[in-house]
Amino acid sequence: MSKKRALESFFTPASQKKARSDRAPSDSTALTPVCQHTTDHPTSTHSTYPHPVPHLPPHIQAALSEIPASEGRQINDQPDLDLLYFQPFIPSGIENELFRFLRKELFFYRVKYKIKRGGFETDISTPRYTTVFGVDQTSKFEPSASTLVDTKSSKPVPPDRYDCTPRPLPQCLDALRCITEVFTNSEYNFCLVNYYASGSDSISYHSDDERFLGAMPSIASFSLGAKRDFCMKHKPVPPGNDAKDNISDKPLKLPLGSGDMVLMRGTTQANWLHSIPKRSGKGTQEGRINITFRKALVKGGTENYYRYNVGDGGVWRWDEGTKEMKERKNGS
Ligand SMILES: O=C(O)CCC(=O)C(=O)O
Ligand SMILES: [Fe+2]
Repeated sequence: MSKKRALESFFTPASQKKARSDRAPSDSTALTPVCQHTTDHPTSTHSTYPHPVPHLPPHIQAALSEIPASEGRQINDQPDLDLLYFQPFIPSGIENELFRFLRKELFFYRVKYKIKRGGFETDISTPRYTTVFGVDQTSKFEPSASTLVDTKSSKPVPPDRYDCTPRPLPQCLDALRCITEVFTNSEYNFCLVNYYASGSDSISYHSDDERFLGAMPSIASFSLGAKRDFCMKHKPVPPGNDAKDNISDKPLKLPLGSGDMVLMRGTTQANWLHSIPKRSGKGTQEGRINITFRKALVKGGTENYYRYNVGDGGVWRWDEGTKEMKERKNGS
């Protein structure tokens, strides 16, 4: 199916649609009923959500039909690097509203965990707010009831399959996932969201190269809100390896603005590291949301993502009065 047709179909009212597989580029193993939601249910709810999440306001949903707002620019002029950079992907004018909507309506976590470093246990506090939705491809959410079922047998997943409790994507994120699938020719079953409250929040150099994502994962990464530098450098190359001569010593720096999207694909994760370093300059102190869509193949991915993005601490929500995240008791 052409992208245009897929999108026309995407924006057709649910009542006029045929089966979902007619309009999506892939089966997409329906995470939630959300792609089929109509306006009669204005929120996404699920037993795992601390509170309902409103659907996208209709004018934001409508503006998504203009996606992508610009042509993607390929960046592949260094060894093993394969990026598609949309500057922007989300139409200007709507991206700020989408940022404020998601910051207000989603729930976040401040995850703490322990790692072993040099034989000692060290406490780590993730230096940003995080949240996650989705489940690996061995399971899927059954559309009407949002019950988790086994992908092959369609039978309910036994309660002991996961240590964590997978959550379906709310409509407001699933709408973006569906469109992103069309324009990146990839499928996604996970959505990770980071909120950087100020320039002091960060993510250090890492690669999303876990085996549960497969050999050459496509990861679509959206920026909303404050502009922040996205730095990339090649993983260390053993001395004597000829590839070293072609790799720049200077990190690649993409100044990600609100509405931009970077698609990292091919051999990128296997060979490159990326980070959002702390910043103190003007314009970097406002909040920033990052959304990544990924596809986890096996159960280990689900356990990993919930452990490091939800954890076992309290729920945080944006407080419009104080203009900061506030820890909520009992989902209030
Ligand atoms: O915030 C960003 O742009 C990058 C986030 C990231 O790399 C991650 O969540 O793995
Ligand atoms: Fe990453």
